[in-house]
Amino acid sequence: MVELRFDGRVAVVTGAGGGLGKAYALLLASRGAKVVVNDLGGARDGVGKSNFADDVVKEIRDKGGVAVADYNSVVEGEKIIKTAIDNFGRIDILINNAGILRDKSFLKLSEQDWDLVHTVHLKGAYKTTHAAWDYFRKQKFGRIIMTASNSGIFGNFGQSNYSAAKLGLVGFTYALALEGAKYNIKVNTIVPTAASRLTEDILPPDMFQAMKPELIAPVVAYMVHDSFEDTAQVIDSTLGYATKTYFVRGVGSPLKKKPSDPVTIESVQQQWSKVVDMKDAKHLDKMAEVTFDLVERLQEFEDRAKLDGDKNVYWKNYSYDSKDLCLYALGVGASVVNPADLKFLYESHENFSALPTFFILAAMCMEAPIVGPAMPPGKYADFTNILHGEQYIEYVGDFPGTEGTFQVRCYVSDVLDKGSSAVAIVNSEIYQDKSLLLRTQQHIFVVGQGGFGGPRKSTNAIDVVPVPKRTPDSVVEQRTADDQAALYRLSGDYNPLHIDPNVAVASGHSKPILHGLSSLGFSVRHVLAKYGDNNPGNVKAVKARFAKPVLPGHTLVTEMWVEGKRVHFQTKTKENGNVVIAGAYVDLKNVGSVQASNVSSSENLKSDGIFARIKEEVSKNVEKAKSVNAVFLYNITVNGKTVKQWTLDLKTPVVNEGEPTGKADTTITVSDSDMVDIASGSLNPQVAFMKGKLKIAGNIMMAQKLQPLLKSEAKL
Ligand SMILES: CCCCCCC[C@@H](O)CC(=O)SCCNC(=O)CCNC(=O)[C@H](O)C(C)(C)COP(=O)(O)OP(=O)(O)OC[C@H]1O[C@@H](n2cnc3c(N)ncnc32)[C@H](O)[C@@H]1OP(=O)(O)O
Repeated sequence: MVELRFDGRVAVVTGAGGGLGKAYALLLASRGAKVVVNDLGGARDGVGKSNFADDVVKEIRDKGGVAVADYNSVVEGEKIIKTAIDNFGRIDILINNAGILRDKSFLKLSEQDWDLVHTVHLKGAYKTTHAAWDYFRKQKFGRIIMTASNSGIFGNFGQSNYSAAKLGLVGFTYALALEGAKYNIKVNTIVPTAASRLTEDILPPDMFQAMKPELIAPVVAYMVHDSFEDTAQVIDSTLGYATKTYFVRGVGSPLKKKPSDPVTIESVQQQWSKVVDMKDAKHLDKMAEVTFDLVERLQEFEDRAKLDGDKNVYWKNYSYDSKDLCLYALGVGASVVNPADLKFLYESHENFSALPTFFILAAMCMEAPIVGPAMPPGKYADFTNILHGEQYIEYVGDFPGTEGTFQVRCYVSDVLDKGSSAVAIVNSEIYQDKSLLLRTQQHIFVVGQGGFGGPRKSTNAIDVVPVPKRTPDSVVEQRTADDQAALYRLSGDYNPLHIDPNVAVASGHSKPILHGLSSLGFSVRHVLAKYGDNNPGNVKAVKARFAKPVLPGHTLVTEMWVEGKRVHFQTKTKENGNVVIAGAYVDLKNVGSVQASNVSSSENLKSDGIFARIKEEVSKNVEKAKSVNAVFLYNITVNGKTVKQWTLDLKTPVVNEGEPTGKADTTITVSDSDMVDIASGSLNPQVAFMKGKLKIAGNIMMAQKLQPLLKSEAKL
């Protein structure tokens, strides 16, 4: 590593007779800088005089460095700079470090205490800096350090004078950094916490020992080096640790509901929680950015008011990233066991993508009090009486990317009176940079809150569509995990109904129930894999009704019917035969290459192209032989080359995939032409079996155990 040196540079360090200033002076001198060691020699309160500076100069010279002492007060800063010019002919680095304390509780603080502290810290820094400024401008080089304090940034009891002066230096830094920018003058602030004359009887002794100024000096030295490009940085450092500190600004809020409303004390009170909400706070670099930000927000306020009219609308921002997508995918049953799911679980996958139902999360607006206030007089809605009744999502714009921020608009369009219960229709629109990407609609079923004489139907409602009466074209089963709800809730729906046994029982359930949206996520994954080429961008719309609760651990059976580009589906729970998702559909842009067939699939969905379909078939056939207690290995060969290996455990029976080992109980041979036939949809795997295009051969053990089972189907 190249040693950072200061040869040819002249540095002034104020208050360098001891503590931090001394450490700075010694370090800079040891790296080649000529140093003016300034110190008035006063005690902590500024009273008295001693020759600390001489001792430091001696120490520097003894080590072969170059330094002169200076005893002027920073209030006469020009004299200190003159010492540098007279002795070394230039000034390059100015470290404003000198300071005093006059700590008193505010009641006892005299005007003199106030003035003295301000004079030394603020005016002193002004005086030295002002005297050096013109040299810096002319030579187009200058490095300035101000010394602030956490007392200024956070306030400190008994230090009102000091806190005020120290924060003043931060503002001074920011302004000078702007003025010095085009002259290569970098102005930065150190916020040190160190053992020094100022802190020696304030800090506990062991801490005092550990807080060596020598641990901060390298930070300051780096910040005044030629190579240091940053400016307007406020760096907090102690105990060999450093961090940047800065102001952030909240999103804030207009102080009224509508642009035409007046601003009143009461309207301020109403908006106050938004005024002080720092959730999406950010740092702004320039005053101009603050103005720009404000103008943008006011414009947005006007635009939204036009869009919203009289509706009681809730707006929010929603941000997500790859971790959110992976967590959600797990919550709706995606698994690495299924290769087709990997693109939803692995952020470095070449086709990494959100599942289509993920974006419903953006529209949930669970934090907003919107359903409750929309209820008719005397009726209420809260987590104790609501159920997710129906869900719709429609993709209007391009399918969103794997991270982003949306602006979400939510409102209740209707509250329907269903007799004993009510249904609130919640519409959401999701925008990105002012373009509408998605629309959603939720029906929130409010148990026991009907009978208020309201309408039973609404033209705003997007209805479910009964599934066709014929046998389903495809069926996919998948067991939900016992922890499915515990996992899904981490995507943002913390309704205790899904985790807390007491809440579940109080709501009339035997135990916590699965989120409706988790079950929906499972089924839409099944549809997408089966008919949508597993491509989320292929989905135009999804609609579903949650007809009965699902318990975590239950097996979801998704039955599908293809009609044009609409895949109707309903979902049952295998354990009790209940239809849990009813009248549902996925509208696709294109129906995938695998056409409708009467194929039922294995317990785990393995729809990775043609291999998955064949695998499902094998699994299905062998499922009939559960009594056969054996594990089979299949080599899958295409044109003589073993491309995959499956393990089939008849007890499960689940087909697992692995790297070919060469050994196998049987070999399934698929020719290239079969693959083309099958993939293009002219043959489905079952037909392929029947026609004998798919040949099963292998060792005797396999043949004996498997052939009787396969014969009836495959007519080998
Ligand atoms: C803003 C932020 C909000 C956040 C909300 C989401 C938070 C989540 O944490 C909540 C959840 O995920 S809850 C879990 C998922 N949902 C469920 O499990 C509900 C399952 N459904 C049921 O139990 C019944 O359908 C049940 C109980 C809902 C209705 O059954 P019944 O009372 O027997 O109704 P029924 O007699 O069949 O019909 C009466 C009228 O209601 C309509 N209806 C029925 N089911 C509906 C449903 N699921 N959604 C909407 N409307 C429904 C019927 O059509 C009928 O009306 P009409 O006579 O006009 O046709």
